[in-house]
Amino acid sequence: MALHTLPDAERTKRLTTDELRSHFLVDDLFQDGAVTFRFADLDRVVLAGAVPTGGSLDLGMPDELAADSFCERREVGILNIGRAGTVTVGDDSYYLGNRDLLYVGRGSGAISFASDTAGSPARFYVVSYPAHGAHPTTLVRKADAELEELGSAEQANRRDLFKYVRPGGVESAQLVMGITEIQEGSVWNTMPAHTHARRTEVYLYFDVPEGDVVFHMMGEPQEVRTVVVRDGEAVLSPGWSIHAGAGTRAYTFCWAMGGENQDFGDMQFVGMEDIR
Ligand SMILES: O=C(O)C(=O)C[C@H](O)C(=O)CO
Ligand SMILES: [Zn+2]
Repeated sequence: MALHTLPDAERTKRLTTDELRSHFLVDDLFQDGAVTFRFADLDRVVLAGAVPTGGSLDLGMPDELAADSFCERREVGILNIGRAGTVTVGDDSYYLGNRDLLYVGRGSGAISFASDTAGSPARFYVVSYPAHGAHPTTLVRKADAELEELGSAEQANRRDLFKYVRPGGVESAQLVMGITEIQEGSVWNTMPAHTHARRTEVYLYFDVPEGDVVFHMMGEPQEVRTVVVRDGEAVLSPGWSIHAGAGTRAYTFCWAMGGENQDFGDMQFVGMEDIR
């Protein structure tokens, strides 16, 4: 499993484009017919992509976790960003359409993935954090996620946030997870930008059309750097880093957070007069 060790804010100021990308960008999660793991020293997040193009795929148990089963000490969010498919947890199977999410609680059984149609596969995005408590495994359909509408056409940042795993909704030990859909004609996410002193975040960009890119902005608010991101690529965001982006057209992304609290509103806004 590839381990992403992240530089601190001071070192990040001096990175070349390739160095910045190798530390903060995860660009190879979704590989046909495979489960691909990436491990980061960012609140101990484990990411995986599972694309079942033949038979079903087992999540398995990476040696790095030194556990008997994946969920022995962990909880998992699984978002389907592809066509319909099934996730099996222990003896129970859950059918996930596009943009449905399965929360899997600590202590759950083995996880496996299957596509409805191998030729048009499901693409399962897996985010896992350590869990010091157990919460029930729950399927959240996109239609049942809490919707928050943000932005305006004038600011080219009209977007819909769908909150799937959150306090008061599907409860978890530390994971908070959802998606943001940028509306047609808008391009910006999370601008004005913010940081989270008490949490870290992972952004996975998807449904970015071929030939288009998102300019993801990261770094300390006065030291902004850009990482060019394409479809199915994720960016790791430490607590000192903003996380925002502008696409060459509308796109969607999944945000997932772990850390000291689950308070969605616990963020430090960066004034437009202060960002540089
Ligand atoms: O577009 C946005 O704004 C977001 O999606 C913000 C993310 O949800 C986020 O950064 C949550 O902390
Ligand atoms: Zn954030």
